[in-house]
Amino acid sequence: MNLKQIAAEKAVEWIKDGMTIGLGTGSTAFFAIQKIGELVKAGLQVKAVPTSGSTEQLAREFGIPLTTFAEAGKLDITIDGADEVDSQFNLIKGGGGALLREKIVAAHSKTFIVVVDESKLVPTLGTFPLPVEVIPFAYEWTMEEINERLQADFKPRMKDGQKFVTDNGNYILDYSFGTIPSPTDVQEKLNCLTGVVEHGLFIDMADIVIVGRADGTVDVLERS
Ligand SMILES: O=C[C@H](O)[C@H](O)[C@H](O)COP(=O)(O)O
Repeated sequence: MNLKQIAAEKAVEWIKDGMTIGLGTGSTAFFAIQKIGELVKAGLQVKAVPTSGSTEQLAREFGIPLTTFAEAGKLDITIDGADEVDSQFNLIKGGGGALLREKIVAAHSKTFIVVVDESKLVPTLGTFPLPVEVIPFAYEWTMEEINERLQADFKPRMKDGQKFVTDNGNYILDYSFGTIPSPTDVQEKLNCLTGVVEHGLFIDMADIVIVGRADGTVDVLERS
């Protein structure tokens, strides 16, 4: 079986009747959404908040009832993928551009479960470029300020020859660090910059990391 699928389907075991859940975005979260859809068809009662337009569409296709934050309050569980996971459960997310809504949903969840195949586990974050979401207005100035602070190479994210635009109408700059020895340091540098909406560092957010291994087993790692 696909490693992403075994991790994602394991995570779905945490979902119980009556829960409100956050649905992540990406090729790993897909398998969780698909499985939840099957369980809903079989009678599971849940309501979900999607983290992107594409996930909302999938949830509708799979017949998962949707709700809003206003209605739901705090979510019971969110299941989402990641681009990198370090040994402290810190993450880089946003390879698919959904980092802002993903971070909001994860931050308002009692339990945040991250599902990955083992290739996503890294000793230190930073091989995967760090996505930084910026407001399009005067983004050149924002970019200059970020560059001054981060001193790392970056590329504006493109799609079909145009700047990639997120679900929130913003741009993404992908920063290549190679290695991020102190994710909190980078987070602090980015958090107070006007024009930066959000970044893909998810620090101290994941409660459980579920890893699909090449030998077909699944590891459930819980934050101590
Ligand atoms: O913006 C996208 C998300 O952060 C994804 O969860 C992340 O990129 C991992 O995606 P995938 O499971 O497709 O590797």
